[in-house]
Amino acid sequence: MAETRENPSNETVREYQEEEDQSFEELGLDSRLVRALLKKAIEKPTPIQRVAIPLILEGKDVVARAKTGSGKTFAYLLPLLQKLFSGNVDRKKLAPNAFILVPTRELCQQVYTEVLSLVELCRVQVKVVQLNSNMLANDLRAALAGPPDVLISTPTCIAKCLSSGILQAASINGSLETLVLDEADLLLSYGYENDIKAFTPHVPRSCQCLLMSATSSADVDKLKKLILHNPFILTLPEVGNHKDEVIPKNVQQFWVSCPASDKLLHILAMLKLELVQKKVLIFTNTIDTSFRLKLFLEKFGIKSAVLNPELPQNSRLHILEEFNAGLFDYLIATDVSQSKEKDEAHKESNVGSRKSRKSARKLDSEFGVVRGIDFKNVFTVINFEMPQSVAGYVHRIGRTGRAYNSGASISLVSPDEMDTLEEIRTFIGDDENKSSNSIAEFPLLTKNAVESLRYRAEDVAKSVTKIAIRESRAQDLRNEILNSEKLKAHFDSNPKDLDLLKHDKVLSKNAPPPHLRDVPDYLLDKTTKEAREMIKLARDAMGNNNRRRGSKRKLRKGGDPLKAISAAVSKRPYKVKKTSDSNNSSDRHKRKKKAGILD
Ligand SMILES: Nc1ncnc2c1ncn2[C@@H]1O[C@H](COP(=O)(O)OP(=O)(O)OP(=O)(O)O)[C@@H](O)[C@H]1O
Repeated sequence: MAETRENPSNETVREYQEEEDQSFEELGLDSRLVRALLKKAIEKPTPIQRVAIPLILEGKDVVARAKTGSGKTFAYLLPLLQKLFSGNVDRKKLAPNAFILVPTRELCQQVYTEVLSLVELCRVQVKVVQLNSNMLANDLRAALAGPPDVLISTPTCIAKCLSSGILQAASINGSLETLVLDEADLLLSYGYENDIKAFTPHVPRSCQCLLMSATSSADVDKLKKLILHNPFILTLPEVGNHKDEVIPKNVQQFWVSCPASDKLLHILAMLKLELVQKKVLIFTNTIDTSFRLKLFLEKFGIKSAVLNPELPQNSRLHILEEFNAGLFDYLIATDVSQSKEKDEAHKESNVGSRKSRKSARKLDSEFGVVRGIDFKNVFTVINFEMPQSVAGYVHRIGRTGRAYNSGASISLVSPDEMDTLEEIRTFIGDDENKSSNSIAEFPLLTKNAVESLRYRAEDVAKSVTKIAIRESRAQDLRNEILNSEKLKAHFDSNPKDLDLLKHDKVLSKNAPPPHLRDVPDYLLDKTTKEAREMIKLARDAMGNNNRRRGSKRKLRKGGDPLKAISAAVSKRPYKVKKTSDSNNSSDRHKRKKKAGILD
């Protein structure tokens, strides 16, 4: 049962339980929506959906805080659509009935696709549009003509429409019935504060406001105060003295200790010796590191695609689609959300100068691959470099273990990243007495396995020079700009075709030599062979498909070899090894420079 109480600010807080059985019908959901969900193989609501949907249907303002991958999108979309289906909406309106504000273009596209698919499956007339800041005034005007029922956009684009008169403040005031702020913890940190402030005075008091977030922060509180009226706060109950468990239980978290200069070697060993399960999403903190990694892996015959904010939007969306469709197994994503590159992008977008428009390396300030993106069937997330904040970690890890799937994360931690690891451990409540939510040492990678590849890895790493990185980054950008144009033309007539262009092309000038492509058997020790076999078994058990519901039924804890190992490992007391090295900042700096991996 959900428990309701008041907090010191007189807000109604509703705590909900993880395990409860209730159907979508019992939540009061329209039968057309229930049928549409069934067609998508979604049978039963997730905990956040169970508690949020009835409240939203009642018209309450809601702040929903729930783990990554817990189904927050349907938690607000389903009741929002039901409201529109009901026929009680004002058809003479001058602006959309519902606004969904999201922090990134990738999310705009994702939410847009999700709404369209529901509307199509329900066979109802609901007009949905998405806007982005690159659209010309005429296109924006055309998109808003009608007007549509649902508008999905980043806040910047709404502010732009308001300031240029494409959207009238009075029309919003007379029409807006539902406002959703998705990934609310990010909206302010993406620099949208002024855009949101320009828009909120026009939100009518009668408008129902919904705020969705995976992590809580001062920014979420700020938004809550700015926009919501006496909201229901939905949250998981606190577990003992611990904070809410923010990481889904079905994600096994691991770490590997290694010097920064050995990270390439370690990731090579994990991927080449097949010690991790595919698909694999690898996070780096800078675009150059992503290309260094791609080039390095390429030399060993491991093909990967790179996703970063300097690529054109069409290419980025296509890369995501291809990866989701399973066209390639390794995606290296640059998470610039807290890096210098992100700040640069914001400066450029805010200044909007001619210089920035001309800049060959313009980064998109509305890019975001970490938050909210629903990567399909990613089993393993690797932090090649640690994120710079706990929230960054939570969101990265949340790209696996979505809904009822299982997954694993592996963080490569250098001595100067140990503080971050410790901070994360404290936050997630990792201690010796808890078996869930702990970060264990990755048990499948032995020292022998790593050392067997050292000679080759170091040799190849030397060949991935700064010049080679610069050239391939430029080459990739050129390819993708070309792709982007072809993509646009092609998708206008074939919106569903995914096979046109491949994004995991080899960038090195020379093909990888055979002796690097294949790992000879004599190099593998017994433990590594066993570990590799175990991963293969796990993959076969899941039909390499990590199916949404099937995985839960077929793969009970004992049946998943990786889980079995990690269960054994997590019972061991975990200690963060703090080397004297890791405390010495000048050493740290030297190491970083020497490795050339970290900025
Ligand atoms: N009731 C359900 N049963 C099974 N799968 C579901 C259900 N609801 C949503 N899903 C699926 O779960 C996945 C994650 O959902 P969603 O993207 O809404 O998560 P989220 O909570 O918004 O995550 P994040 O915080 O990372 O944005 C999606 O693929 C979605 O289709």
